[in-house]
Amino acid sequence: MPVSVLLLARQYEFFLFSNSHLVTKTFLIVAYAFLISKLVLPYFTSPLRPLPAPQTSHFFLGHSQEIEGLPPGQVFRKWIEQVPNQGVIHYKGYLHLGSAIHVTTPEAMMDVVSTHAYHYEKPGMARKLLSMILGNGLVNVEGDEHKKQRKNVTPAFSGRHIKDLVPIFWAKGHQLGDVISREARKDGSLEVTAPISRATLDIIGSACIGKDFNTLENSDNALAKQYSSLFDIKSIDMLLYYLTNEILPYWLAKWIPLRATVTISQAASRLREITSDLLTEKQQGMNDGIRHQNDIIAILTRTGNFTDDTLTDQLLTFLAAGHETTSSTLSWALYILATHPDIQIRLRNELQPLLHTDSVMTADILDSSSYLQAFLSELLRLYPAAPLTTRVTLRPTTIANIPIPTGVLVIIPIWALNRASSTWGPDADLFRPERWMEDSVKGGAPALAFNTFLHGPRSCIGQGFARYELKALLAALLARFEFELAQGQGEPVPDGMFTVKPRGGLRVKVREL
Ligand code: HEM
Repeated sequence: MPVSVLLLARQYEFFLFSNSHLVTKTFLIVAYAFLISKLVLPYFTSPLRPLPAPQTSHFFLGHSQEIEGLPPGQVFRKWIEQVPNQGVIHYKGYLHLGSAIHVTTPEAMMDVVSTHAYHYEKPGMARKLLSMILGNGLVNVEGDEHKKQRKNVTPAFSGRHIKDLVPIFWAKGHQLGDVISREARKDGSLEVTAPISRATLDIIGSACIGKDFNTLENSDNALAKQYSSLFDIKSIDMLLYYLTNEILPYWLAKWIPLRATVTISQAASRLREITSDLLTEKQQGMNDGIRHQNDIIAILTRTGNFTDDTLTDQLLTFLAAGHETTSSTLSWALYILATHPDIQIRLRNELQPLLHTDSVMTADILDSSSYLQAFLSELLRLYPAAPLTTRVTLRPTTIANIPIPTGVLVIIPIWALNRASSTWGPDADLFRPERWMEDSVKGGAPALAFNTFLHGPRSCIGQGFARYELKALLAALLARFEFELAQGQGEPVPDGMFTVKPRGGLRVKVREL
């Protein structure tokens, strides 16, 4: 294939310098230079060429053609298992524009996210997109600014504060139960991802700013609408958005009326307006009672380390990062419960005595069920809400002792690493909570094989929050309903660009106990 392309290039050269007008000629020269510099040269000169790569590369499409049609992560897993490698594999994207490496072992991943974490940053494209939606909150800052923000935000996510939030999670679990009961048809069937998403948005509102948006009862809420327009962007529209922004400069790309560009810019500006109004409202009501409020923004305000603008950035960040992630995980939980009646029964049996001992739910009660803990870990392992993340090298570095130059895109395939049979054994794909109760796991051996919240200084700050929230919601729902799949609901296809949910929703059938 490369030979035929070179021949084509020769013919093009000949055409260029023989018979065309000046303007056409200039245009053709620019296009030619682009073709050579972006497509042909990288093919022969990329420093990544010596690294092992899957054999099925296409000259123009690279390895991207293998990814299409497969659920996120699966192709990385195939390559990890089939391509002999020492910790990294070279992945070639469309037209070489997306050329990257992906890590293949927990140790290689740790070099990227922990040992040399600050040799990397999030890729420019992802940061541009995130800064439109989230501003410059914790998710989207780099280097010293990240270190400073992380230090200032961490106390608000301490175990003590998060445990205080459990009654909020529990009460919302009950309200979600009421909505499920009301929305279920006569045969007990209903689509659950939408009410779940509204419940987790309400929770993040109460926990972050002390305000229950009550979108569970009022789905017309402006905030809920903006988030669902963002999270419902189709993968193909997002891909077009990425490609356009990768090829063209930002000032030009933003004028191209792609569906994703329009949705993102409208939702982003509306979200900032709503969030800054929320903050103003909070500050007006805060002066008297602030010392007694235990929501995250109240705690951050008390530190005196944040201005109004930086608080708005953090609020935007927590609302987005802490809402769709837990909602997608709970949706997969209901799929697992509906398809594993034995697990569902065991979980309910174990929870029932705990739930009746006290009308007030506490973190200690939730912690006392080891099977719930194991169920949740297995759920998070097999259904990570973010199936992969990316970095770009800021300087020459090493991954698994392999030298990697500056400017290389590094993919961390969370989903694939979580399912590695080299760590989890031949039943790695099986949903088996018991594995978390076995001595080898309790001893912490495969800690690095569980990457759902990542590791290192950029690991998820909301991990404890998410775990208690999910435990409380699961306990509330299991105490009230029996779940099975609704008629016609097949195996869900994972889909989504930001977080991964069942494509087209999930229909379950509930029976009230
Ligand atoms: C099941 C639920 C969740 C999952 C699977 C999850 C996953 C992740 C992952 C993989 C990252 C690292 C992303 C990267 O650096 O590329 C991350 C970062 C982050 N998450 Fe979560 N998350 C969850 C829930 C939450 C919640 C509930 C909150 C807040 C209330 C939250 C707030 C954040 C923040 C602020 C960061 C950025 C941390 C930093 O860069 O220092 N997340 N999350």
